[in-house]
Amino acid sequence: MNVDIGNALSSVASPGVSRESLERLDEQVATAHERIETGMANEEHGYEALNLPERTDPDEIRTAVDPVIDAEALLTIGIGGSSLGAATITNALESDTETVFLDNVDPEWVSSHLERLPLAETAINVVSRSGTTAETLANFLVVREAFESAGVDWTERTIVTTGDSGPLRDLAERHGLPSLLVPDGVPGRFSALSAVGMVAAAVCGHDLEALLAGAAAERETLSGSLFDCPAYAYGATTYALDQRGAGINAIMPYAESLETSAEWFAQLWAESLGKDDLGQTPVRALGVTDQHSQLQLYRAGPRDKLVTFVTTEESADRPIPTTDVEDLAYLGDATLGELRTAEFEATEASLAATGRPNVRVELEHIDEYELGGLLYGMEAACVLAGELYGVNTFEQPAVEWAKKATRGLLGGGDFAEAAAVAEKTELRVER
Ligand SMILES: O=P(O)(O)OC[C@H]1O[C@H](O)[C@H](O)[C@@H](O)[C@@H]1O
Repeated sequence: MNVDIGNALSSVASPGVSRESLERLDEQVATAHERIETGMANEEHGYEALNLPERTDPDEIRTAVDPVIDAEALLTIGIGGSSLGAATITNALESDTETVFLDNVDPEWVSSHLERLPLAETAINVVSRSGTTAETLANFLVVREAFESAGVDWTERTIVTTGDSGPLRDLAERHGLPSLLVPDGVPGRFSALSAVGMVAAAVCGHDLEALLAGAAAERETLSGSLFDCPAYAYGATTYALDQRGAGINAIMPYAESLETSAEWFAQLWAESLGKDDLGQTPVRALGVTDQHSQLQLYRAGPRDKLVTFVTTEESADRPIPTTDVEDLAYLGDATLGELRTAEFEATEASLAATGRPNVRVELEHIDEYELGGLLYGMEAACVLAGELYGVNTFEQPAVEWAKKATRGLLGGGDFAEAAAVAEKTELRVER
């Protein structure tokens, strides 16, 4: 990926960063880079994720999915880091295999998929790093039962990706299911380039080697200066903007197929950096659609935001038919792609004209190689930002609290602390 931070510089943006302040920040970037390289070399928790381009074995993943490679549909059951990386990849690329991601535990929605899908031709991809996540295990139990009710042997159609111990690992062993390991030292939101994200890609027939090659090329750019490394340029600039008041980062890909990448990014940014009263709030948007719903705020609301555009060159395009309606003549001879590009450029310029910082992340096109680069680049940017904030990028204790409370509510553990808070804060207004 390439990164253009020109519209974040203080000569054009407020809040903005000056080139001089970025040069000063570059000393911290060099120190952070050394820390990151040490963490990678020592295979430390979290930093190990940046070694995935060399560690992930595409053959192992292809062997595991081989029994279901002809599936018409793939049902991935996982949540957060165990779903969004895979969804980012498969939603961005075309495939004959239909992909469905069961992350939410919405009974109507889950049932609607189970009633609609051809279960005998559907593969199940269960993913949970911990192997204990309530939503994932509950959805899996429901799916299993639906397969059994339809007379389909789910054990013939299921692949499990999880840690080396835990309930999901036990279940995989008990039923002799093909299983893959979530690599040690790789937190879920950094695991897209492992089996966690790539099983779905393999079933859909995507080029795993190209995904890893794109990531490896991004890894090659990591260096001690933000001026030489797109990922660090992004991480350092977003951090510097936050220090100057841009506490919100609206990420806005300009391609329908990249919409999920904004969801993936939101988890990466929120869970990694949101701690110790620090962090930057990610907001998901989609170009051009959200120009017509959020741009007003971005251009004229509080100066507490930056907008991250993710752009790509056109691949397939479609001409806009000419018409004899005079007011529409300007569309004649244009294509949908040209219209989208014009809308993007106009939006970028409209933010710049009112001094609203924005950053452009550019992909050459949407394919495995570029996606691998985007996933790796944003992860490296996030690790760098975490070093600059001085937070522990790789933990998420605040989420664990709610997980325990959920278990407690279902009678699966100690809920006393959460119950006491819920009791104290209850304030109902009834009709
Ligand atoms: O992969 P799992 O262990 O099932 O975890 C799934 C998700 O659970 C939690 O919500 C964590 O905060 C996320 O970081 C994680 O991605």
